[in-house]
Amino acid sequence: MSEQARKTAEALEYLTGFGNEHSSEAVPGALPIGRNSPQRAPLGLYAEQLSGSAFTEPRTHNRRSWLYRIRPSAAHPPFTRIDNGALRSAPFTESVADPNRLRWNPLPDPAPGTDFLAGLWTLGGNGDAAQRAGMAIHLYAANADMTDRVFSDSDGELLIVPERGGLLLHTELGLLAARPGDMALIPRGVRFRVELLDADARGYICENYGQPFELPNLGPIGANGLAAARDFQAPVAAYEDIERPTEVINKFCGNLWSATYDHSPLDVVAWHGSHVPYVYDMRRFNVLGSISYDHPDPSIFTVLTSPSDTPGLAGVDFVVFAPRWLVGEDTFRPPYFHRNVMSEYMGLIEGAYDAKAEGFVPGGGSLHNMMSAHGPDHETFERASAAELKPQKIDDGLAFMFETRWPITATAQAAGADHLQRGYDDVWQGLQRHFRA
Ligand SMILES: O=C(O)Cc1cc(O)ccc1O
Ligand SMILES: [Fe+2]
Repeated sequence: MSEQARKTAEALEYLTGFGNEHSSEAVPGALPIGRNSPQRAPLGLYAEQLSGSAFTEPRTHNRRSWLYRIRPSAAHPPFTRIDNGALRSAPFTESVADPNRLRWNPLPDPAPGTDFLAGLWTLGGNGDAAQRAGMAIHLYAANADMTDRVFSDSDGELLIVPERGGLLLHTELGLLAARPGDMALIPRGVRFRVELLDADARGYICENYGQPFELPNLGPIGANGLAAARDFQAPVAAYEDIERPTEVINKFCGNLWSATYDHSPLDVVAWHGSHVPYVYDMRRFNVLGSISYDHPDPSIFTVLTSPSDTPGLAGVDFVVFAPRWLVGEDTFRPPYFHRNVMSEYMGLIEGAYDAKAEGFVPGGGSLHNMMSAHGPDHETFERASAAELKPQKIDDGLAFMFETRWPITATAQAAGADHLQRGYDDVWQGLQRHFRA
């Protein structure tokens, strides 16, 4: 964490738009015009294509970026296995999937000197990283910058949700700042290192092994609403010209591998393409809801979705519960009691969540797996059943959900954690019978 990092973050410029074909050069003339791979790239740079989709995928799903860099990524010694720390990957076989409702307090504070990568701790997930299907949920807690080391994830893209402290993400394509209230996305394979903007940082990560996240279709909602494409911000090219040993750590099929380059691989002077990192301010989400009666399903709060091969059935959705008005008449307004074929992991960025009076805290999380019965806790049910139904602003919190088509298996460390709340079931105790025939 440095004053310099904070100043840099304040002054960042971005390119805007989701899924765009962007282009950017940190040095004028670095980007070839009219072709990707001239016989000699401008300024003595090396041209390199980074593909996020098969070459042959339809244009709507095709993703690649051309990078113009000081050294080609290929110039590196062999990668060797290093310890995975608290990172785990799918398939999750060390424990069994649990139908119980689970809830955790925040991670304990990490030891001094823990950077973003060392501070990753896997809660659980599903699918199979090597099959490029499913997802993992990681938490991070860090109090040090990543110096002379960068990370890349071959297994999937990383959707990062800061809960405490800002992050300055130095990526191959440039810099992004992500603070609580923002979400950032690092595409599969893009190298990055994390500098902290505050003394410590904490948050959530959805590692998506499947199809890259995209904006949901809007159907009858129309041409506008939910997250606007133009609010997604990609970096402008920025490069490091550092001739110093730099450790490149790669997550590959569930394991961490390391190779030491003799230079910083964040040396991309210009780039163009669609496989790009981005940041999105969740407070810009245009929340839609019922203006007559009933509590709509939370799919209307979908920011991004990773489709599966079945239309409408997401590998994973990223859903945000942002400030909004509730006006439903003759309506039980908080989330209803339900059992869902999809599996729901929820986290809280700030404040409170309208289905839980207490116990669901910022930095904590809950897991309501496939078909598990959940909904308002006892206190919330009693309060909302008796509340006067005047227009009500929910503006004291920001929660989110990773919702996935496959059950989530908690890791052994999550299932046995000291910060797992034993007795979570009790929040639904005391719900009286009111039936009178
Ligand atoms: O369980 C939850 O709190 C998430 C959720 C919210 C909502 O408004 C409706 C359904 C649902 O699963
Ligand atoms: Fe739910």
